[in-house]
Amino acid sequence: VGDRQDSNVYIGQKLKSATEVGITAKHVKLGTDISESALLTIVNQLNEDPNVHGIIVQLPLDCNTAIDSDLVTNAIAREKDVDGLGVVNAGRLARGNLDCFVPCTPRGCLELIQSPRGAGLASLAGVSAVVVGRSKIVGSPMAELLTWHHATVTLCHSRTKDLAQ
Ligand SMILES: Nc1nc2c(c(=O)[nH]1)N[C@@H](CN(C=O)c1ccc(C(=O)N[C@@H](CCC(=O)O)C(=O)O)cc1)CN2
Repeated sequence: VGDRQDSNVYIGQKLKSATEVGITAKHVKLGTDISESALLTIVNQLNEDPNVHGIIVQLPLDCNTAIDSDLVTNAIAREKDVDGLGVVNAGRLARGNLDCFVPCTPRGCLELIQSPRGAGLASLAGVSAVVVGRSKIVGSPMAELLTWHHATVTLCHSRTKDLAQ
């Protein structure tokens, strides 16, 4: 929704990456004046389209209207919620059921932590981890992912006192 320069870059990268791995990806570009109900109708049409297997609503929504972005991400069918931002996938991750879609940045960070080409920590049991930030896209799911891989996690955020300590 809208025309943010940063979002356009991220969307462009996602389309390019999808093509590279053989996924047909289409950008449904919507205007800043779209209403919440019109956006929900489009999400529902994509939910019902058997040719669509995954849906990403790029955030933040760049609109002139009042749209509840949580309502929109929760409207995505859970089996198409490849960003893992809906309550079903996010709830599964929070409870340690890793049979779910996990937001891509935390998933990539875990890959870097575990991979021999990264930190090479195949097992995180007994490891102490500090996550800075509690956003629904990165910080919170990162802390949960580390917790369920048996790390001991400290989650710091904007109200944490003495972060440097
Ligand atoms: N539906 C979604 N919306 C948004 C997401 C998302 O995962 N799903 N994440 C961000 C935007 N974004 C991808 O869409 C994104 C932003 C930043 C990065 C990142 O790794 N940044 C690095 C710098 C990378 C570089 O400069 O090459 C950093 O901050 O250190 C990844 C993805 C919000 N919206």
